[in-house]
Amino acid sequence: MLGVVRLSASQAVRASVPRSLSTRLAPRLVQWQSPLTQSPAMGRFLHTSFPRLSAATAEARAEPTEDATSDAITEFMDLKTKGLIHPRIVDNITDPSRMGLKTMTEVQSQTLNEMLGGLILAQAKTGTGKTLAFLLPTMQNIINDPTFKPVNRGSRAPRGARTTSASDIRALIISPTRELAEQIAVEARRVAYGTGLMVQTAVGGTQKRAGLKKIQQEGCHLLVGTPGRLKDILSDPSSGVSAPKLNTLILDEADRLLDQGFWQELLAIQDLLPDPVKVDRQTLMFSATVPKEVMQVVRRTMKPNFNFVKTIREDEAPTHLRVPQKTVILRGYENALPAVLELAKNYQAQRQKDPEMRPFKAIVYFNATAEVNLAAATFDRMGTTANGRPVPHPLGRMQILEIHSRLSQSQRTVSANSFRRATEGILFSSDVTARGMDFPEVTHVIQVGPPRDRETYIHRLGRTARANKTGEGWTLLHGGEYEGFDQKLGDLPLNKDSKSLLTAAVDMTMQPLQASDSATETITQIRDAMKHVSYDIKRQAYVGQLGGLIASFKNRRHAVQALTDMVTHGYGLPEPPAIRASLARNLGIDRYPGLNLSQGSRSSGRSSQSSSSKFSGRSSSPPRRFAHQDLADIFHRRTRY
Ligand SMILES: Nc1ncnc2c1ncn2[C@@H]1O[C@H](COP(=O)(O)OP(=O)(O)OP(=O)(O)O)[C@@H](O)[C@H]1O
Repeated sequence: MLGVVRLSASQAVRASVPRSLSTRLAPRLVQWQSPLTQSPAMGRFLHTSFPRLSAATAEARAEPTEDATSDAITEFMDLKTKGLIHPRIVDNITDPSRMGLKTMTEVQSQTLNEMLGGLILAQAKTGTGKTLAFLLPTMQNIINDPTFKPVNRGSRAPRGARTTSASDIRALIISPTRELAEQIAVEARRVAYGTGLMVQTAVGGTQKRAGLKKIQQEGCHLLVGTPGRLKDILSDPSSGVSAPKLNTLILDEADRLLDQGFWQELLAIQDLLPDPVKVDRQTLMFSATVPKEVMQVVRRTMKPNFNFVKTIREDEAPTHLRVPQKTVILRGYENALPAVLELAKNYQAQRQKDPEMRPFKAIVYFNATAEVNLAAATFDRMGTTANGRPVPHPLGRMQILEIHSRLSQSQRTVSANSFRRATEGILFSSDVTARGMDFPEVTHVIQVGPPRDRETYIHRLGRTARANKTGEGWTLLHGGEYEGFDQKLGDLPLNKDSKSLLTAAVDMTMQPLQASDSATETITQIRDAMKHVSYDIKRQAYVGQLGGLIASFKNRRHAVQALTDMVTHGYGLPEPPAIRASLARNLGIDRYPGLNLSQGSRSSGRSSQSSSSKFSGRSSSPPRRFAHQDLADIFHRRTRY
């Protein structure tokens, strides 16, 4: 069984789109029923946000049936020859010098049909072209609208005809992250090129005034943005940006947008949009993951002809089952970076023997932003001496990049673009890139520590093996975290691997190391680089991991010990950075040995006086006294990427 899951027999095909499209693209349909359960908060959101969807609904209950058509259109070019999609859009997609695509993916073909009947939710594997799946029909709907006025950028066009206005927005695409919003806008502009359809962005972290000016000057038909900035711009009466003719609202990574962090903004945006009872609108939600709770809410609040397009066939393995995945148990957290380095070196060595292999291009995910920063700094420092002189890097000319919320938006954009272009590289990342980001040719996704939930694991893994390419997934865990990890993800095809990475099992608390020459060399390379990483980065990485590690270990005493080993035998500090006793009490760890507790509102800075490197006696950068921000650091991983 596969397919489009339909919850109603009724299907209102929109008048603006040729009916033939609906029939020619019709996929196999399955009617479906499942028990409705309560989820009041999310239900309220959808109910308030999308009143026309709230007539949910006994009609949605039907016995499963199948209905197949074999003449579905699958080639982009046929959309042009049959006059279904604007010829310029099809040319942009198929032209080898532009996007160069030929055959539609399943989600694209199905969405084209189903959107016409009021599709609300589409689920398809990561990397299967969902972006184009929602852009194509959205743009065609805009173009089909008789009131649509294309922007004429030609130099001979009369001045008045060259722009549309900032209040002409027909479609709004909301994305949970800035990078994803930018990526969608880039793809939208490529698809719309030459059609006169104006695409604009409203993305947090960029200059609001400059962005606004661009929208005001050039006008806008399709606005892509992040929830906060969209709310900001749409609620500013002086901006002139509005959407009285909005006909399409798209939530990309819908399950993430519908989780609690974004509710306030989504509700506020909803209030700024026209009443969907008066201005007919489609609401589309796309994601590779649709957790039960989201499905229940959508189902409970949908309109009668709600459709659920699910292109994950039961006889076909989704990406997260198809990609080979290995779990490596680390002897301690201090082993994590040596293991990442060894993995990269091993791959490079294999590639020397087999030049057919693609260059190593990996994303390494951590749960705390400060860990990302520490890992990137360490790998970066392997390419320089203590006084900053370049030396050969153990990984050669590989690009080392980082991306997370502590960077400015322009730094984040540079990192994302550099990694997109890199042939060989490592991107150390927080979950800011976990969803939707389309970096070409990623060979490895490495997750250090357990991801916060199953969806996060699947989306992170989905950064590799995209568009039918191959890839591999690795998860590096401390033994104390394995039980919780296994409970969350045990049903996925994760193979424990205790052989590939020698450094993972080395007891780094021993002096001297008892390890093979190659493992000793790799650990030493990390330790040497670590000596040049500032104390402050190490302190933040330690504090940033406290809350998360304590939550993911079954035994808190073991978690404290693991962190102590990590800072002393991995970071090379003589003792853990100080934390306030009150903080330790709040975390329920104050009675365990290994912590460096300070009293009062400011820490004693005991570590400050003794921060010389344990490995060499050489000092990391001078520490600063600190007492502030510990809680913020700890919860950073939960509140921001
Ligand atoms: N019909 C197609 N044929 C070949 N490649 C395609 C096709 N459609 C899209 N692609 C390419 O597939 C890649 C993944 O597309 P996209 O980013 O839209 O995937 P996605 O399903 O949104 O993934 P995610 O679930 O991670 O958000 C892109 O590089 C895109 O250009």
